[in-house]
Amino acid sequence: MAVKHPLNIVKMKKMKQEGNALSMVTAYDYPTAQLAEEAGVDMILVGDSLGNVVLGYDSTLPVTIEDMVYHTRSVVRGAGNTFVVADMPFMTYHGSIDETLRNVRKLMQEGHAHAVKMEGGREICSAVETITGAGVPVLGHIGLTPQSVNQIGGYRIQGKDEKDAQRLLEDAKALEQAGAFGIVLELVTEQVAEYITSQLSIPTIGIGAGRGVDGQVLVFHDIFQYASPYRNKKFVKNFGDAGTLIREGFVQYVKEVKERSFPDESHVFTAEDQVVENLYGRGREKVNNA
Ligand SMILES: Nc1nc(=O)c2c([nH]1)NC[C@@H]1CN(c3ccc(C(=O)N[C@@H](CCC(=O)O)C(=O)O)cc3)CN21
Ligand SMILES: CC(C)C(=O)C(=O)O
Ligand SMILES: [Mg+2]
Repeated sequence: MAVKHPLNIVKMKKMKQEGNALSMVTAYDYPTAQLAEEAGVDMILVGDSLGNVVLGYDSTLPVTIEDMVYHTRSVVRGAGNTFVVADMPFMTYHGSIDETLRNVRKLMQEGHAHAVKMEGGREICSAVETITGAGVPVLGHIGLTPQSVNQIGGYRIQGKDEKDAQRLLEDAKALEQAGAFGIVLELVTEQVAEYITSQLSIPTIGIGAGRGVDGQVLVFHDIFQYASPYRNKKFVKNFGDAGTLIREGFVQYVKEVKERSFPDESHVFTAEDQVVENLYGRGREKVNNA
């Protein structure tokens, strides 16, 4: 697949140096990807949050590599000129390095992603080194890592105490060292996220991590209030209300079908008069002959 996206990981680093913010949003399908690209977003994330917002699971854990390939392909078809990152799903990068590489290969060769994202700190750094060594850009993801929700015991803010802040900093540095081109900081206190950002040469992309990071990422369904359980969380800002728009539209559609006000004259196709006459004429004859 030809590389047509205007942004690459070298330019992203330059954007950090020059203080230009990176905008990233999730998309899971062709039409959403098209709209995001038209709007000029820098990067699209095909997040495993698709488990929550598209597939109806209550966490990201059931999402499979096949789900990710399927959705990533459709996103790349819609946004052929945008840098697309695909999430590595739960348990697809913690076994043997062979298995990890097989899953990365699927996202790149079958999903047509330009990069992969992986949750975790120092414990995934040897995999990050191998993957980047194979020519695949890796986006790190620390702070709240939703794939570990059963260990964390909930979707909690990270980096609240000094020990936790130190842990996040060391993880961030290790990921940079391992070759990650950037790091997502999720639900991290603003000051800790800002400090980590200042200690790295690669960009940080925040979600609920405040104003001191190099870029922002949010979930499509959250920012447009599109049937997402997390649309009203503190870290989210709504940029439109697709939920209300679509719900009210559905109600109106049902109403008009029931009361037969849709379709009206403007939606129908009309046959030639002669055709209608003959049709109804013959119909009458048949009835008479019977
Ligand atoms: N639609 C969607 N948006 C997301 O941002 C998102 C997903 N799905 N799925 C995976 C994770 C889960 N995320 C979540 C889920 C819940 C909270 C939450 O309840 N946060 C509390 C703060 C909790 C605390 O005080 O420690 C909040 O009120 O914001 C945060 C992030 C972020 N990710
Ligand atoms: C919330 C973002 C960072 C993510 O990982 C996802 O959408 O799956
Ligand atoms: Mg994710």
